[in-house]
Amino acid sequence: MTQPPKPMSARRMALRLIEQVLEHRNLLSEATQGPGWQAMTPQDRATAQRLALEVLRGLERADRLLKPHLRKAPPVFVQNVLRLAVVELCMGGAAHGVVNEAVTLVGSNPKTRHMKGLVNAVLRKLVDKAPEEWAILRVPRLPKWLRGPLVAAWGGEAVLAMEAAHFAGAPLDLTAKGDPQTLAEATGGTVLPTGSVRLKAGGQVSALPGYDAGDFWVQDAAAALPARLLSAQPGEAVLDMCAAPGGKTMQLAATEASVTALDASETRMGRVHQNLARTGLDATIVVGDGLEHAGSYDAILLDAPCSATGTIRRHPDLPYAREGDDIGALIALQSALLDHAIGLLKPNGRLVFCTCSLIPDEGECQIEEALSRHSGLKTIKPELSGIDPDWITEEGGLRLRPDYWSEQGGMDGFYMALLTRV
Ligand SMILES: C[S@@+](CC[C@H](N)C(=O)[O-])C[C@H]1O[C@@H](n2cnc3c(N)ncnc32)[C@H](O)[C@@H]1O
Repeated sequence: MTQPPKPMSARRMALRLIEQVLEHRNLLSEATQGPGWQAMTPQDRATAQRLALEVLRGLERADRLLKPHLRKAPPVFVQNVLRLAVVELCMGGAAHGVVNEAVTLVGSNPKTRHMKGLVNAVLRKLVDKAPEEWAILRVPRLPKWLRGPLVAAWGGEAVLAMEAAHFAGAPLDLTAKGDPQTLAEATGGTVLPTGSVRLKAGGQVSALPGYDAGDFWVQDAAAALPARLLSAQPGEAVLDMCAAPGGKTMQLAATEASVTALDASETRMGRVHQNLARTGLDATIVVGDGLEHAGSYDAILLDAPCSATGTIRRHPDLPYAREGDDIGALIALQSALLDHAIGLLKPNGRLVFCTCSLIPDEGECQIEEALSRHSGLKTIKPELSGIDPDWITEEGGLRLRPDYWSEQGGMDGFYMALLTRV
């Protein structure tokens, strides 16, 4: 009988993930699929993911530290081994272990074995000074395809603040099924002004008290606001039009509204099933195209597919894996879904349109244009506890940015607007 292949080590997997993102333009969520990933222990998977995230967040700094020591760019695998080692050294990794691991990794690949000496020499030069130099290098910048439009929209200073928030990463936010204060006490978190529970340390979510009982779900504080803005009432007919993986469906279902959760992706809908089962919440699940959905609803949540540029704190792979060439098609889909959703509203019904994007074309502009396309459509001023009045936009929406709440650990970038048709 042939033995199954030995699971990959966490560092080797981290290198594979980094290469998938930088060379093959896959998102980490796409790269962490397949038998190799599944064969690893949960602990090794978590380590590999953490290392890959740290390297992608600090890539610019790692490259700046390495540049003076490399006369020409080494092969991709060697370059990524060096990047990983530099990031580990600068995050406080023990020098001896980090350098040995890097040399072993390069030595175990027949194509790069001859570069063991180079890797050893470069890292030995960096061991002492790199952590100090790392700390004074500039905050890594976004790639041009995204930086340009963001500077045009928000100004250079705001973009620098966003980049600092991206580099800082994100805490773990939970939405409580019941009372947030009780959940905060059970998990050692704090209740944020908007009602989410924030935990400083990450760690294994499924090991937190109340996970199996379905007392909470992971959801960024900003992502929790669209469903709060819709304020579904018990017994109302509510449509969650782009529902998967279901964070907002669970919020809506917890209000005892009668919720229909719709999504075009059958695979992603599997996550909605699992989430509802764990939390003991109820919704009617429909797999289908929102543009073809028929019905009549008191309230609709349209969390439209978008560039996801508001989530870079958690997904530093995104600016490298994407180049913005799909944004035009996303904008067209968002406005088509918005027009269709407006047609599914009962008279005086409510609709929340939202996207986790920092690009105004996917937010403010969508609402401005919808208001001019549909007579009788108007925005309702967002009234939510914990939001700053300065975040309310001219057309009556709510703009959230990663650099807001910086002392409390930030929030994802989001845009949302509450609409009604009179
Ligand atoms: C931003 S995600 C939704 C996140 C979700 N609301 C949550 O809070 O967990 C956007 C979703 O839109 C879905 N989608 C894309 N095109 C769609 C369409 N034409 N009709 C319905 N769903 C669509 C995608 O499959 C994806 O799950």
